[in-house]
Amino acid sequence: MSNNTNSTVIVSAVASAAASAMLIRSAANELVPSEVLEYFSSKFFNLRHHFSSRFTIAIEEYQGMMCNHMYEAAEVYLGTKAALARHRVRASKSGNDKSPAFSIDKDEEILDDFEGVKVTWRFFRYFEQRTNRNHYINDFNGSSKREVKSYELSFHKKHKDKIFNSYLPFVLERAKAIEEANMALNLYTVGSENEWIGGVEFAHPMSFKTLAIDADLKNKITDDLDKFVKGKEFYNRTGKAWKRGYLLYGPPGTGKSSLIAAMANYLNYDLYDLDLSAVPTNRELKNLVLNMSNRSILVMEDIDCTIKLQNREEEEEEDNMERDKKESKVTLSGLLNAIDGLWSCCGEERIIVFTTNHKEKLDPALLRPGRMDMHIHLSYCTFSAFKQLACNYLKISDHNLFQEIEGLLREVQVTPAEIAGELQKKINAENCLPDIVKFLHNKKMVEQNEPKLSVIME
Ligand SMILES: Nc1ncnc2c1ncn2[C@@H]1O[C@H](COP(=O)(O)OP(=O)(O)OP(=O)(O)O)[C@@H](O)[C@H]1O
Ligand SMILES: [Mg+2]
Repeated sequence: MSNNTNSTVIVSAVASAAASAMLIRSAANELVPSEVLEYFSSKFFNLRHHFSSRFTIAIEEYQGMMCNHMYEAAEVYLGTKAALARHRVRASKSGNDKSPAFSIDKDEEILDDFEGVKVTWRFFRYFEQRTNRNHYINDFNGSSKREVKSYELSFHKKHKDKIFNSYLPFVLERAKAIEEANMALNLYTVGSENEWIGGVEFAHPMSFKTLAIDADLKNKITDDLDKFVKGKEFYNRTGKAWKRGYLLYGPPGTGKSSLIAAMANYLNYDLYDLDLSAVPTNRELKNLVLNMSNRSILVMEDIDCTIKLQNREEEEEEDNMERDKKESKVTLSGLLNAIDGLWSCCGEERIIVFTTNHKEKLDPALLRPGRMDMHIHLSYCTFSAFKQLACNYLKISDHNLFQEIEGLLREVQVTPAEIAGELQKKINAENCLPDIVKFLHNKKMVEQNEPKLSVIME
């Protein structure tokens, strides 16, 4: 017999065996009660698993009527590995997401490697007979079936401990980080009812890459923020609240507000912009401060102008004399109270930023570590800040006028905002830089003449 005839015989034998098996199965389905069939199939299932070296964890979408967080985490985590799927993935994007999210589709399989341990994820979707009519919520057509979605994670039995104690917590952590990074930032402001309103998307483009401040200061700030973000364990261990306060001070136009935008973008934290002059009493202030979400930055700009920050003894005396009048204003002690309240409340990962043009006007109580942990001085434009601005606006890193500009910047007090204004006027370095040199020379002359002018005016 030829090979060809041989394989035909085998194929037809297999086909007839399969047909007989199907016949027997359908006959058995009709003749044997379902309880008996279920009993044998479960015995067979147990037997098969008894000899298998694999262990499987089923992660269903719901636990009763509650969402299963492990399922959601698996969905997000596997979404980043969806490109490894062979046939189909699902894509989605909600209003608040920055980019589309992917998830693996029915019967797809993803292989993952965790510290050398190979695991397999599978996604299942099927309908299950209801056991209790009240138990499931998605009963749209009065159907007696419910849809079950589940991920199954399987691996070699010997890795059970590692998967339970390290891999699953790792998947939860990763999913949290991925979700947070994909959320667009929100900006909140105080509404007429003294509540936070907005949640409008904050799309300020400033980043630490484009912020023009000295490289050392930039590194110091980003290191501090990194330490803060990674600090959960440290803050828990030392019993400190997981909060950090920054005071940004310096003349107008030196980049205080720009730095706040860069911080929010760097951390991917929401911003709560609190205009103290719009808050009528200490009580409302405290409520607002307590009603921020986690992973957020509370900003109070121009703190020296919005509140009369006299020293506290004075405030107490006045308080006794004019209690009624005072009650309709935010006071220094009200502000200190609100900050301390924020520090001691249960929420985590909060940052508070104050800005001022006049640090010397602020009460030392406001500035002590624990309230304002890091004081950041933003000053006039240095040559290194100028180079960053030239790179942002003109896309150049060097020019034959840079040396002259470097010298002038040592003599003239000019803000990054002024330089940015000049750089915006022309798009090309050849036209723009000579104008900047002229602008700096003019400023130098004005500065040299200023003391004389003030003498004349006296
Ligand atoms: N350090 C900087 N890096 C990059 N751009 C800057 C910097 N400082 C200022 N600018 C530019 O100048 C504009 C004004 O700066 P910004 O609002 O950050 O200053 P500010 O210190 O908050 O001023 P004010 O005290 O008046 O609130 C910004 O929109 C930005 O274009
Ligand atoms: Mg500002």
